[in-house]
Amino acid sequence: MALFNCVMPLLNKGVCLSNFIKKDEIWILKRPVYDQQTSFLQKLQLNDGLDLPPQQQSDARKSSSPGSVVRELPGFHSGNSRLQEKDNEQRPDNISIANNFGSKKFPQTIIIGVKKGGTRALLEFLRIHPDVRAVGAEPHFFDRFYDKGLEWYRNLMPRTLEGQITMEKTPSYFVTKEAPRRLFDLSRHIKLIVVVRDPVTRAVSDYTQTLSKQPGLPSFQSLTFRNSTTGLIDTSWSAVRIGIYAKHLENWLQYFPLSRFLFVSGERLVTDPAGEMGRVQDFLGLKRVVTAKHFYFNQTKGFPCLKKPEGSSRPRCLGKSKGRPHPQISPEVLLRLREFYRPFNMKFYQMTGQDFGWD
Ligand SMILES: Nc1ncnc2c1ncn2[C@@H]1O[C@H](COP(=O)(O)OS(=O)(=O)O)[C@@H](OP(=O)(O)O)[C@H]1O
Repeated sequence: MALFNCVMPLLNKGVCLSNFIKKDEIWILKRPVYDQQTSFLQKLQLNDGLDLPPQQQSDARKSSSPGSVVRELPGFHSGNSRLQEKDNEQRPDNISIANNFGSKKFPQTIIIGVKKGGTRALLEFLRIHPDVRAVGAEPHFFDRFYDKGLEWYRNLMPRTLEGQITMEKTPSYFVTKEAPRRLFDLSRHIKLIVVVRDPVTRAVSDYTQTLSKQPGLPSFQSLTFRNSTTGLIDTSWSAVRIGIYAKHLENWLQYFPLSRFLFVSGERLVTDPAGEMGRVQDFLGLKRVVTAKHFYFNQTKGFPCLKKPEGSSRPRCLGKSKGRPHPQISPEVLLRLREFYRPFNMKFYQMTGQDFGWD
């Protein structure tokens, strides 16, 4: 029903339910309909952040209505969903016409991680750049949908003209064992971007997201420790495991040299978005188009947002699921986790040649 509601306002723009296929009780957008940078539909996330063990994921899918994948507009919002809908309804028709130009190419760069690092903010900031064209939803090709084949994947991509970069983001790639080899098989020249964030805060952020979907979730503390008496950390808990960046990076370095990676500081993306965007644009060989003049700090949101672009009626902040308030966690638990991560962080700094200042 939610899906139906979401699509209805767009029906008069030629968008219909036949653009979706149903797989494992999940509705998936068959192929891009409108311009990837602006389309409402392509901003539907496919299971974004559904961080449950496989069995629970499939349970969650079974118990959810088809429309439940329409979790959020992962792009920006003005704080007024009606405005958002109206804005999309009024999208000029020339956008869909323009989309017929160019061709669909495999991405030349992918934001491969990390979950809750700030990957959405980075992608949305990059999409302001006229030479960047990106898929709004997370394709999850190299982890979940690899058996669909490369043509399926390429078809998800927006059309690009000569000189434009095609990109996507799927943060779970960074921790997927098979992903480096699969990406290498596609292109050994691909540029890989990893947004990293203090693994302790990242774990809390990850937990906060799961809690928002499962209110009965056990406490952060009880999930963190395998044994509360010995203080042994449960590294099988994904919220903990994802933050062992050095281990995951080792897996990637078996296929790609370090020069193929850019590590973006999730913290600096918040405190100095323009500075971090400068590094990203340099890495991608792009002109520095996205600069300080595009950002302002929104006091209410507590994060940088995009100033209202030329010709648009509103400034844009990320949606409600980005920048959630975190629950209070006992300082002892956080300290113990910090101790746990320290050696892995040091190793990661050494491997990347960058000190992220988490200790
Ligand atoms: N500009 C801006 N606005 C809002 N939020 C921002 C921004 N920049 C970075 N962040 C941080 O991004 C965190 C979510 O990370 P991701 O987008 O990688 O999450 S996800 O893996 O795609 O679910 C999100 O984590 P939480 O604060 O825990 O919600 C934010 O801290």
